[in-house]
Amino acid sequence: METTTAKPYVIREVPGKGKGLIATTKIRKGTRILSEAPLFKLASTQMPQNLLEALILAELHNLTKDQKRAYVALHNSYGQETGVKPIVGIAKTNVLIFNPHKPEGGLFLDMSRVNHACRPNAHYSWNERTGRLTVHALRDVEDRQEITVSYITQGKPRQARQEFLRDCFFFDCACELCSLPPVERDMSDLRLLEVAVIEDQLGRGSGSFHYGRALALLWEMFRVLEVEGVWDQSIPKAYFVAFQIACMYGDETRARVFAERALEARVSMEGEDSPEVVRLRGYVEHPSLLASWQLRAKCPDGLVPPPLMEGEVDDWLWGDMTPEAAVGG
Ligand SMILES: C[S@@+](CC[C@H](N)C(=O)[O-])C[C@H]1O[C@@H](n2cnc3c(N)ncnc32)[C@H](O)[C@@H]1O
Repeated sequence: METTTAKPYVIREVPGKGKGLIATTKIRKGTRILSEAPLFKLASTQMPQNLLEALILAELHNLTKDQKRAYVALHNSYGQETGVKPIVGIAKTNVLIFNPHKPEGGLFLDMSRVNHACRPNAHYSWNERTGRLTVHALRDVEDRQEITVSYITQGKPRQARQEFLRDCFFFDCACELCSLPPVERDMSDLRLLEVAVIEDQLGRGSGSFHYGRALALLWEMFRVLEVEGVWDQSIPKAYFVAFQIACMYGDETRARVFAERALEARVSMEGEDSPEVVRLRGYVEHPSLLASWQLRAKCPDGLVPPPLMEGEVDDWLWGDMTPEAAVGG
């Protein structure tokens, strides 16, 4: 992984979006663009305004003059009509939740300036071990191109994305994906819906599928994600699901390959020091550490894809995938 020493970006006005991060050099896929400690942490931003205000004031009290100035200069999505005081509105706009399952978050000065795109070129994650937030390039970012992340954790069709961004962030997204011509936009929506349907089927039906059918669904999902041009955390997540399914059937060889692919993608999105990377590395070495290891009986003969043939990893990995296999079962 490449790590830059000087910041490879500047903070500048971006037409229609307020300020944003603009690359000052070409940034290669997988590069750590930013590593930032929070200015302060908050247990939650969902509490009565007077309580939240008191917590913010206590945190601001510990900061330098420059840091206080930088805080009050941040974007505030809560206009006067909302009745939310600016000092509170700034926290509500910019505090980033560390983990979707807990309300705790942090205020980051540079990260607060990163704008959203529905097909972003960067990915952010909170690293609990280092106490820092990192941003990595998901693809090559050209000099003077804007660096964007997704504010949405799961791929959704355009209308659902727009509604979410309007409700939670008070803006109408005009990113490249949302601005596609109607026909291309509809095709993209169909692909994203197909991925959601497969994820749902895999989530609900993993106990009732035979192994070949589950692999066929996964194969179809990766194919659709590739056509859609998705390279974000849905890729390592999908490989991890594939790993779990292979583990359920005690297919150690395939499980290891899926874990390796999940690991490789996570490293490029979060770096070697990510706790998730450390966890995945453990599974690559010992797939049988997974709780669901061989949870189910082995697949009946004829339903397990064939063993590995040298030099044909992809063919072997997915077995003999046909469109019939993906829809049948
Ligand atoms: C966390 S701030 C990002 C930085 C902000 N642009 C600034 O000037 O500090 C989030 C706000 O940025 C703007 N923004 C982010 N992504 C956008 C997008 N794709 N289209 C339009 N506005 C966007 C919206 O006003 C949103 O409420």
